[in-house]
Amino acid sequence: MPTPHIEAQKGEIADKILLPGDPLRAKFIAEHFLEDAVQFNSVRGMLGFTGLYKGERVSVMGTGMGIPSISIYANELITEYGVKKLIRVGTAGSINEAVHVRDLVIAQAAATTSSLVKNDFPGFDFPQISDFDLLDKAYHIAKALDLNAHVGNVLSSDLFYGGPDGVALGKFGVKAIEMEAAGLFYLGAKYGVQTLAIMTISDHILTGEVTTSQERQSTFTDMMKVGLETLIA
Ligand SMILES: O=P(O)(O)O[C@H]1O[C@H](CO)[C@@H](O)[C@H]1O
Ligand SMILES: O=c1cc[nH]c(=O)[nH]1
Repeated sequence: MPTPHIEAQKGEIADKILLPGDPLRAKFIAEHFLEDAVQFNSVRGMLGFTGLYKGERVSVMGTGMGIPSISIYANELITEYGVKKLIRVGTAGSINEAVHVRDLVIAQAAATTSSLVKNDFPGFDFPQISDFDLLDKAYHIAKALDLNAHVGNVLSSDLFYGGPDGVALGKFGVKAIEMEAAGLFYLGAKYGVQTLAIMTISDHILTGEVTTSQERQSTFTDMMKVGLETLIA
């Protein structure tokens, strides 16, 4: 039965999914990594595909930008389509001198400016953590591929422009700023499913180094490979 934002029928989405923010990155992953990929969603242009990776059924779908957007898709994927493993494959800005453009950051946890936790648990600061099994697998897969992969805290900001100065968190070991991981981890905790976020550093907020939108859409293939290998490990 389709949901308000996903037109797939039950069974058309695998129980494991990669979630890039950019729907065109989802299309790129399907075209370059999946065999027999079939598109299951185009509602609002949020492209989703299911195919085979090394013989295992996996899906990939865009989530849009920000916690409100990823929350809509993750909620529907988990509660209506039975998805059990969800790995975000995104871009992020480094706020850490040791984390360079094109490095990978595998989020162990995510601080956030979002009020999603405070809304549900007034008075508590509920840490948003990834699933340890997925984290452990992703780290070892990245190392086996000889990639520069950092594991630690990220900041999921509600705002790309403005907002509290997240850069200050870099001095407390936070690796990078992005906009969705905390929301995904929160839903993982809420529904008891496995979630992880793997980001490629697309720009360095301290040094000003950047990548192009074309690179962000389609050349961060190491992250895609680590995400897919982790899904089937
Ligand atoms: O490249 P994606 O996965 O969209 O991730 C990052 O890029 C967007 C901002 O440009 C935000 O969604 C942020 O989290
Ligand atoms: O959310 C994001 C993504 C990439 N770079 C940033 O600075 N922020």
